[in-house]
Amino acid sequence: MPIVDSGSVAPLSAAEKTKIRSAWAPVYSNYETTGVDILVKFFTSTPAAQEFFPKFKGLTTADQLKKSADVRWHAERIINAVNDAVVSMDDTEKMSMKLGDLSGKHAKSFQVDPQYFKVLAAVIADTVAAGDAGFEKLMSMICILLRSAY
Ligand code: HEM
Repeated sequence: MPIVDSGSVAPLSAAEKTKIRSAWAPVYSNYETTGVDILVKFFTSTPAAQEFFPKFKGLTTADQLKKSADVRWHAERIINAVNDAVVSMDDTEKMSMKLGDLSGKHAKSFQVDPQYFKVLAAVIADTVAAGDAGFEKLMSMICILLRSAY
């Protein structure tokens, strides 16, 4: 199922949530490595997205990206934002509030082109639970909410 960033998606079933939690747990417990791997994959496959990060200017190879403390710190923040969503799967109002705030920052402060949310979300889904429809649904929810302030 492709990840969408508009419209709405069906609520997650109890079985989907259980599967998401078990796929996410080992990734989150190893978030420093996984987070950097995700960002490196994202930037090397979509260099145009890296242009939105002044801090990452000049980091042109996977090796340079991997070694950057700024990339590590950013990876940690992204992984924690996804973790917040996983933790609040039973409280969608809380999920909407947190991601709504984050959307505002991306739209107004960082001025990021929102077409890339789906692209990063697909890299995350592929890394965490490739082919799992429930995880893709959660990433669609995140993308829809990240676009809400645009
Ligand atoms: C799953 C999608 C994404 C999540 C969960 C996410 C999460 C975050 C978080 C938690 C922050 C820190 C916010 C703060 O400072 O309070 C952030 C900052 C930022 N994000 Fe995202 N983000 C996503 C996608 C993207 C994409 C696709 C781009 C660009 C193409 C992007 C560009 C930025 C930029 C430029 C910043 C500011 C970096 C800085 O501190 O200099 N984000 N993001």
